[in-house]
Amino acid sequence: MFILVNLKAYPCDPIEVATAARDVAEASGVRIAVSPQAADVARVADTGVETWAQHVDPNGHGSHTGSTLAEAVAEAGATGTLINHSEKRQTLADIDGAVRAAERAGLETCVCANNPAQIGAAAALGPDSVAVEPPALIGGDVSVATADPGIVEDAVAAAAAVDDDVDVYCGAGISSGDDVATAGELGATGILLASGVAKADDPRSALEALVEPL
Ligand SMILES: O=C[C@H](O)COP(=O)(O)O
Repeated sequence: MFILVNLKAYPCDPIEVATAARDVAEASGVRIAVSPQAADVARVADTGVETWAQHVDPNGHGSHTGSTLAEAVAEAGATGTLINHSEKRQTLADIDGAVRAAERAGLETCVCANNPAQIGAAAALGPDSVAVEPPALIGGDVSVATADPGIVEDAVAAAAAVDDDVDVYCGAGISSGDDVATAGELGATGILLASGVAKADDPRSALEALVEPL
């Protein structure tokens, strides 16, 4: 199981979370990555933790003020990127372009989507993975795997119907090891979570609890 911790724009210490994630990954053998703000990618990557960008734009170098270049986050130390997160929606054409830009930069890609139908469309664009996240459950206390197990199973089926090689992650409201284990039983091979770690009083303990049943 892959655990991808999105720090969003939460006021946490990205280095504290990154260091804890690195240590918990090493101790447990579970793959854990941290996705900080773009401005923090380099110093998070310097901790040695697997580091992902939260977003990249479809454009390459040029007159694109304010864009996040896939090449730039890769140069800063990111090895993967989220695309089309629920809080950073892109047009279909821009999702496609961002996947291509990330590929050119050597970044692993995870395209987020609201529901199984969108998961099928996202999988057709050929990312490494897709992540289903019902927006209403994001940031809440109830895990998607408990509140809506069918959406995870249907997302897994939707992706497989398009491309068996695309991994399926799920996210929203996940905060415990039981949530992670349940998601795995539903067919997800990864977890996308944020508040359960980024807003925790003790991010290290929160991460240890997440991997405990794995
Ligand atoms: O990127 C993470 C997801 O939006 C889930 O966020 P959450 O764990 O706070 O519900």
